[in-house]
Amino acid sequence: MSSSDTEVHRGLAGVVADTTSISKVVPETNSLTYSGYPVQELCAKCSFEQVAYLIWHGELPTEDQLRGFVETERSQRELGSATLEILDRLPTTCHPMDALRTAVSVLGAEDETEDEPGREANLAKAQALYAKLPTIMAAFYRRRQGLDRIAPDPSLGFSENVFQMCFGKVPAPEIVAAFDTSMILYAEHSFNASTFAARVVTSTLSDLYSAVTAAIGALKGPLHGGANEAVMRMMLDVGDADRAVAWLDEQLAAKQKVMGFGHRVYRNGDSRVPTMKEALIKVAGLTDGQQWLDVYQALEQAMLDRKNIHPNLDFPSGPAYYLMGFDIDMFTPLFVLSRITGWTAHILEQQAANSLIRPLSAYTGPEQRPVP
Ligand SMILES: CC(=O)SCCNC(=O)CCNC(=O)[C@H](O)C(C)(C)COP(=O)(O)OP(=O)(O)OC[C@H]1O[C@@H](n2cnc3c(N)ncnc32)[C@H](O)[C@@H]1OP(=O)(O)O
Ligand SMILES: O=C([O-])CC(=O)C(=O)O
Repeated sequence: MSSSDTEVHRGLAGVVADTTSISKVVPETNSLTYSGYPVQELCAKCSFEQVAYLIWHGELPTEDQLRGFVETERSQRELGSATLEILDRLPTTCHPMDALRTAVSVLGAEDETEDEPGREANLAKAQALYAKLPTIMAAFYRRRQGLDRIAPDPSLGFSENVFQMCFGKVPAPEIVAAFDTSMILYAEHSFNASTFAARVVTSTLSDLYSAVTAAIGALKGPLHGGANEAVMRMMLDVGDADRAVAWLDEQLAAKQKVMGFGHRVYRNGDSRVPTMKEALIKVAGLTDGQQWLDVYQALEQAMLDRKNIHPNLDFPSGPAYYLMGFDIDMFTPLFVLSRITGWTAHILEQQAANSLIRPLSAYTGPEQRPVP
């Protein structure tokens, strides 16, 4: 679309919409930093809890700060009866992202201080969501399987507790570490579509729950977070590495997008992929997952050969979550458990220096005319 006298930026591509101090994506050097720290180093040296604290506070926690932060998270995991009842009434056929979106809406409706302004009040709401979202996800997951809910275990760390509530057991530490890596890598990525949706809602002075609900809706789509589910469905369809090239050629001939490839900002590969691929390799080694690693390598190479397009983070995350035992439609909800940190940090940043987000459009309809 273009207009004779207006430059149109479709999809806001290349538009710098505001400043942020939360993370920096530099496609030229293929780097991503959270408050200045490279994500690769954060994955090597920190837990997801430490990174969550960093995203909200701009600094890594001291030991005391971390202790307090972790205690708060562990003490807030339980759900109220209204949320549990509503989760129990949802059709089990609905996508788990619908369940998360609905539950966040219920938590907002239940919160009498929903509209309270100020950083402290909103940070507390953000941390409570970070603590409760895994419980919501696991409760819905178990219900769909016809299984009883497993209560959160306050003796377990964030990632261990996700496994415990879903499967009733915590896997090998290497698997938990790979999951933790995925949480760190998924936590924050500047003005991506779901974060921007949260900022748009916040910019009208609406409440944090409404902004998070919008963000969940935006993340669900397969061009964004929904791609990690689409990747695994695609890999199952390919089935065997030997079929990858022929399968890809068919997709490209049919002008189909290949899920888990390409990125709006990165042009030469996603900074997070090597770290997540390493985690996937570890998980595959521990779970008899060589078949999916082979499909991964074959598709990655074929896509480079055919289109020179690199994988994004959803490409290694999809098979990693699959090998960890999660149902495919739980993959984007897992993304939510992490991105709640980035979303809400942006909500707080938007609230602190607000300007209504309202771009212009170039009109292409009929000229003004009288109503007949
Ligand atoms: C965590 C995340 O959200 S990461 C993103 C997850 N999403 C996906 O993996 C979905 C698949 N990827 C895509 O659809 C795209 O790469 C997007 C949406 C992520 C980025 O898209 P944009 O920046 O708008 O680029 P656009 O879609 O215009 O692609 C540019 C060109 O590359 C091609 N291309 C980009 N990605 C892909 C892909 N995955 N498969 C096939 N072709 C692709 C397009 O067809 C287009 O080619 P053309 O110029 O010949 O028409
Ligand atoms: O930045 C984007 O457009 C999408 C993405 O990778 C993310 O949100 O993690």
